[in-house]
Amino acid sequence: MQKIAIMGAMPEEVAPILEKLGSYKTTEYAGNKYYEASYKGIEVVVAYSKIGKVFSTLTATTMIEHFGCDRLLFSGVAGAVSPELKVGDLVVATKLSQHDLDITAFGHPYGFVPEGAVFVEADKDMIELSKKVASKMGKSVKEGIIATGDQFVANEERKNWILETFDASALEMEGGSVAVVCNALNVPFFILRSISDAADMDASFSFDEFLESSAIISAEFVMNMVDEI
Ligand SMILES: CCCCCCN(CO)Cc1c[nH]c2c(N)ncnc12
Repeated sequence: MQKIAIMGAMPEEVAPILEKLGSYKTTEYAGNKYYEASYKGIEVVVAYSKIGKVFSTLTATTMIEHFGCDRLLFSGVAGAVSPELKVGDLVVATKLSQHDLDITAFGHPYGFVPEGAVFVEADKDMIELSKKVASKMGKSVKEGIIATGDQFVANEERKNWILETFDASALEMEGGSVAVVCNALNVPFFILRSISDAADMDASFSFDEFLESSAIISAEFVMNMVDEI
């Protein structure tokens, strides 16, 4: 019996999903709220982790280990790294890295620690499925690398360094840790982000302005993915 985790980092990112579900059971666990529902005959668990790699690690692990989810989809917003991406554009993660993980003093590459890997690859089947959903919706979706770090990036210099170092299309603060959790627990995962800003000096203003609308764009797409799974 499959059970799908639908995750975000912020209330605004899961609100459109909860609205679509209508009714759900709320469980408080480990400092977070988990919303369970049956959606078109599929068991789903929805939660927002709170911001950053630690909170998202806790929530992803809880959804899998405590609630028994066997698949995880993430919906949220991100800063654009690729210059072609504009506010509202969708990015599907092909693989994810942690741009602030740094033991380069020992000669290791950025984002690497022993017995780890710079990149964690997302589930190929769900990436394929996203192409079908995108064409059904008449939307173009960019597949690309997402770089994750515990910082809201609001300057060109850091953004360009992330582009050069990880060849990232977008950046955010949870996907890379969710990827490590799902990979370690052998749970297929799909990470979708809608652009809210350009990770430049205007990022915080753009984020405030477009969080809600971009979160809705991402949530609509993720729910269409769930319909097809
Ligand atoms: C109140 C502050 C909320 C910040 C949360 C931002 N999320 C984190 O996942 C996505 C995101 C959108 N734009 C970003 C940026 N420029 N840098 C990092 N992360 C992001």
